[in-house]
Amino acid sequence: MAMPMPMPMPPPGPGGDAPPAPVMMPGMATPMTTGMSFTWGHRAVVLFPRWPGDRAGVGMYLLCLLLVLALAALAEALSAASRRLELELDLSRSRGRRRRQQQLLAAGVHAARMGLAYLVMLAVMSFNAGVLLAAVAGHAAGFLLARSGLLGSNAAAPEIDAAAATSNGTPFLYWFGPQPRICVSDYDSVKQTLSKKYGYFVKNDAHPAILSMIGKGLVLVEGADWVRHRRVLTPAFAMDKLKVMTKTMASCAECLIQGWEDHASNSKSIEIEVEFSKQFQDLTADVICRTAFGSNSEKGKEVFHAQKQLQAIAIATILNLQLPGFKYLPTKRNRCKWKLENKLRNTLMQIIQSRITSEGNGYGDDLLGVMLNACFSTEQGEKRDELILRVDEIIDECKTFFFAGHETTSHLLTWTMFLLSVYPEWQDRLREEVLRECGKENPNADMLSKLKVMTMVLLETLRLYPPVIYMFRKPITDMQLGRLHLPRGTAIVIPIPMLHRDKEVWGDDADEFNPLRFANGVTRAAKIPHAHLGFSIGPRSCIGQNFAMLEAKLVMAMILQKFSFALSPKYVHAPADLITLQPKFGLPILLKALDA
Ligand code: HEM
Repeated sequence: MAMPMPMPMPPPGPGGDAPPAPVMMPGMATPMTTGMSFTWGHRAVVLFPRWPGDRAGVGMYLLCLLLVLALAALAEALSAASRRLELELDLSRSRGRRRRQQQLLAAGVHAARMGLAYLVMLAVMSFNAGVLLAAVAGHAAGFLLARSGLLGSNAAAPEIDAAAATSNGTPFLYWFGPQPRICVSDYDSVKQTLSKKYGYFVKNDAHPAILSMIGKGLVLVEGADWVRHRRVLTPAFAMDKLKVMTKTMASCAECLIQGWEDHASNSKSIEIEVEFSKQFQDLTADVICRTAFGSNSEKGKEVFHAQKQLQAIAIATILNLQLPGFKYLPTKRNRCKWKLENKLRNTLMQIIQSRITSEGNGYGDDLLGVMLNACFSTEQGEKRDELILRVDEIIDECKTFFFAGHETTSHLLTWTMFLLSVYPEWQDRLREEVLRECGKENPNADMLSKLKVMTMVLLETLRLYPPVIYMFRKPITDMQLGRLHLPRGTAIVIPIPMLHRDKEVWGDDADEFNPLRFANGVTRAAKIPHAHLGFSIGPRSCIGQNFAMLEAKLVMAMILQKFSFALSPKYVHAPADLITLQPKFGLPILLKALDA
């Protein structure tokens, strides 16, 4: 492309001055004026030789202005895209070829953006006032559409970071795209929101990507619906039911451990390297498949795979610009999402149907059975005329339990392995306790209830690395929260990891791993009784916390019975917010069989 040649054609000045004399700049073929002042009128040369020129008329000049406007708007859009790619790159766990592709794409978009910015600058150097105004308008329009969040953009990353957060618990406001959010990091406000005045605070509207993944189940329903759902589901987590589930959990863990033992015995080295983050996700998914869907666990695995892929889409799109109507376009990603949503729904429907038709003495003892029993039979065992939960509600609950049931527990296990690798003295202490209480046999629920040091270690892990990072709420009416006056609907964010490291509440060693702080129980570990928020507090606290603790204790006990372990030199410490708190590059661990 030819270099743009500024060719100002100024009218004579007010005093009737002659136009400034053109001079030749070194290396330039055409003259340039020394007086760099803007002129009005359609006779200009912009970017291309003799275009629009002084003979083409107003029509061509307007086309030229439109082009400049579009270039400037596109430069802004690319700037937003470039920021997003940078962010995705930062969050991405990919390595090798895939990472290089992402880096190349980010560099390409950045180069295109810079190219456009230079073109706009060169166009403005025509010193035509109309061109300048078109460029400014283009930048403004591009910013408004792509970067300001006018269209529901979430392009801006949440600006929650340690620097922004004040350690003294002062609330602060930040913008998540177009939405203002108040981050409250003092325990009084948290208690008001989650417990004392919980009825006035409801959950924030879930992002569509999250909704399609976990459904509108117990985590997201509100009001009378929430009471109805919670009443139906609570019996599934009674201690007697959980005790029965311990056997199923142990047999899932046995399969995994057997795999490591085989690997170790086939290996020439006394240590084997295992990536635990992925292995724990598979294990906890297997556990929830078998405990929630029992006999239909094979179909359950299909549900798990569809949900994992929907989660990957959610992670990739959660910060994306949400253009109105875009979700209805048959783009590759949208088509893939629709297919997965259908697959998820149809598979769950098949599981439910087969359970209903194969009814013998009730619908079974697993989670699905409990839901179906509550829905179809009265307390006297007779059939109900009207269902307590509709079939689409049962489907949504299945999605919720699949996700909530494995994703969080797997990260609790991962971070526990990490901390016990970093603190081998605690690993030894825990192994001693496990061998004392359970010997070498698979632990049962009664043995697990005696593992006090294990409970302390798990609670301390949940404090330092809570899998659920934020809780979101909004008031249903104008509310006073401490010194804050909150208009109805204001989004409130409760940052769990920040609160868990508050030195005023947890003491000067708040940043350190010290399980002993839980020696007298969870309510006496800090200066206030409700300081541990790992499972939340109040009526909407985690319904699956006993299930999760039982599973985590069992799996850790079974690993400690057989192996000692240490961090692999390949481990990179990068806890990342990938909807839950996860090690960005996984957890490679060196395992050594105890009897090797
Ligand atoms: C270490 C494991 C787990 C952690 C850290 C955890 C954490 C949490 C937290 C913080 C909440 C409150 C969320 C909010 O108010 O916004 C919650 C709610 C919930 N959790 Fe868990 N959870 C875990 C395991 C489980 C398991 C195993 C299940 C099911 C099998 C489960 C099912 C649920 C459900 C259904 C809710 C919503 C309760 C309601 O609103 O009534 N969670 N969980």
